[in-house]
Amino acid sequence: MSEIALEVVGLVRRVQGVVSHTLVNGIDLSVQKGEFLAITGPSGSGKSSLLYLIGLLDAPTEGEIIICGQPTSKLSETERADVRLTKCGFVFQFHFLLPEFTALENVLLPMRAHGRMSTKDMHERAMALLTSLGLGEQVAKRPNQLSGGQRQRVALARALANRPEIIVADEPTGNLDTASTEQVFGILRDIADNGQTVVVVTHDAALAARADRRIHIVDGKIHETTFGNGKPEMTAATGTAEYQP
Ligand SMILES: Nc1ncnc2c1ncn2[C@@H]1O[C@H](COP(=O)(O)OP(=O)(O)OP(=O)(O)O)[C@@H](O)[C@H]1O
Repeated sequence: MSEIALEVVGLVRRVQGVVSHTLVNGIDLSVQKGEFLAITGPSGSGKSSLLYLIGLLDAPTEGEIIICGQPTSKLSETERADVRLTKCGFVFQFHFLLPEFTALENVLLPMRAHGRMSTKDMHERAMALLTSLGLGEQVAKRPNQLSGGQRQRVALARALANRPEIIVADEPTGNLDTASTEQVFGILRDIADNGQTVVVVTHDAALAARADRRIHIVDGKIHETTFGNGKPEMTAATGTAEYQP
């Protein structure tokens, strides 16, 4: 039986300014362990807002986010931070590596923050991750000595450091050339194939089509869901159920 890694129930995120703005407007979603989910949609449709809620970087106005069976809406900020650190790995369009640290030190950071491994084990894991991502020769380099694709692979290694259940990636290939995009997307695919769940926001329809499932967001709602075989399940605009997996 498939295991659910992430469940989102009745998710709403509203912000109050001069006028109230609804960024996420009633999303229900269930993502399986090892599933690769792509989130697409026009600019401003609420993709990043949804991703930040899923990664507990932001809190919903209404609804619940259940990560590996654990409801998160009633957790304290400290408890949320702990779930973020141990269950979620983040990759953003910009790598956010610390410039004064080497690749190795950047990957060690989340493990040090978690504080559950010996120094030797942390070093071995960081080295193994960087080597598996083709960066075995670059471990002592600082971010400004690496190419864009290499930096993003270090960011991926850092995201994987604490063996998170869910990798949350916001336009991870947005700044990369075609070859590096292919490489990073291939790594994300491998991560999912190895049983971790990947949720990625992308503008790139061709990349999204390679995910197991794509949800297309319009005005903060799921407008359409497409599975890996390219067939849409349901179009919210027409309400027609066309395909059941
Ligand atoms: N804190 C906020 N206060 C007010 N408006 C916000 C806030 N955060 C986001 N928005 C607005 O909400 C809408 C959704 O933003 P979001 O970043 O989620 O969209 P997106 O689909 O990821 O867009 P893009 O593809 O351009 O990154 C946008 O119009 C954005 O300007």
